[in-house]
Amino acid sequence: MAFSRISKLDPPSRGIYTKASVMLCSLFTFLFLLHCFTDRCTSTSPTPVESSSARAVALIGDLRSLRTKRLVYEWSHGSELMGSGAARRSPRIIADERRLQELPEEPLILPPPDTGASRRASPRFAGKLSPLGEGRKKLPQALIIGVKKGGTRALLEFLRVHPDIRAVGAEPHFFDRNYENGLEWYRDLMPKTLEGQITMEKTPSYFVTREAPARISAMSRDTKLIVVVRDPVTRAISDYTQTLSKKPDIPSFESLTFKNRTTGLIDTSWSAIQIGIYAKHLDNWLQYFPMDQILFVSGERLISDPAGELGRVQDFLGLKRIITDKHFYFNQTKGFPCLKKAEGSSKPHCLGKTKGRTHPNIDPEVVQRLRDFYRPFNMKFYQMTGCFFGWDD
Ligand SMILES: Nc1ncnc2c1ncn2[C@@H]1O[C@H](COP(=O)(O)OS(=O)(=O)O)[C@@H](OP(=O)(O)O)[C@H]1O
Repeated sequence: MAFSRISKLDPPSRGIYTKASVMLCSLFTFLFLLHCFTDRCTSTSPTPVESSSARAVALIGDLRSLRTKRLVYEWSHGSELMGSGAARRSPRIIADERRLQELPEEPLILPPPDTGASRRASPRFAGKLSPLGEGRKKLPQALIIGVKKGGTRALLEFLRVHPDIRAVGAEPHFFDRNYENGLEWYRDLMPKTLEGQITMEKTPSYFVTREAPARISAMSRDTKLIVVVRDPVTRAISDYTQTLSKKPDIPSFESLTFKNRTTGLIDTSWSAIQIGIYAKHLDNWLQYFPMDQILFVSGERLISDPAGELGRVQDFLGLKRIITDKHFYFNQTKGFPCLKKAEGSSKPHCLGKTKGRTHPNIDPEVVQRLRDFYRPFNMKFYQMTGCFFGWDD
């Protein structure tokens, strides 16, 4: 009965039904997208970034713009964005950069002693190593692959609090600089672990190393990958600040940014700029790893809500959420979250002086030019990851 009544409706009434169903569909699609963004990319605790999800949907729509397509095309087809400008840069600056990259940013942090607390936390194998040093060295099952100056040290130090994670303190640089040494050399660098514990290391340069995805996949296709990403403009300034701290006579950030300041052409061969084109580097990883094997951690949220980001990382690694907000306090002097108790110690612990440096003031016009430069790549990155990082306000 009801059926036949509907079928007999006159055309305008049918139009109303069609419009209503289209509107409902749009609403559901929007809610679905909103759910995807919040579920995949944020922790359960609300953050300011979550509230921007709706804007993300609109921003991602911008990808359709021709300008974006052109820029993204240029990177994927290896045009001027891919380093041809290196030839224009002074060999001295390039050599200096290389040498500086060789210098360790932090001293080697040795695996800490065992603690009773960690043994209690993991019922089967009693957490970390026993005083007898049982266990065996394994190749890492999870890697923090980047990005340089993203907050990778903070993430590793926080993760080490977990009784089921054991990590090398120093950066092994195996998949970029030391690959010829072989997997046994690499394994030997690792701390001993007990069954069920995860071995980890962090080397931020992996993310931008062309050969790294294939090499890591050859070690194990199941390796879990974590990338801490940060606003590429701030990241570039942080990168420059680090270089400046080691070599105070380098040219200004502003002059290194441009190939030609008058035309405003950005020097994408400068590593400080190049590293921030996340979408381009990610593309390389996706040739070898599925997206669900890569976790993107927001460098900004790692500071504003460390426990929330650590919650996501523990879930991703299949670990119990042991690291919570109880582990952190905000140190006013340092201006960053710190651990109430570092791993293997009962004392509060902040990262060292090389983390959280004061950045030099950069000409706001140059900052704006860089924002404009990165915008399309950021959009592409949000689209690829399904995560909105809110760098483009
Ligand atoms: N809790 C905490 N304490 C101190 N610093 C923190 C913290 N969380 C994130 N950060 C940010 O980490 C930035 C350094 O990033 P990385 O550790 O990845 O640098 S490196 O690539 O290993 O050199 C560093 O960058 P700068 O501020 O530019 O020095 C910090 O902003």
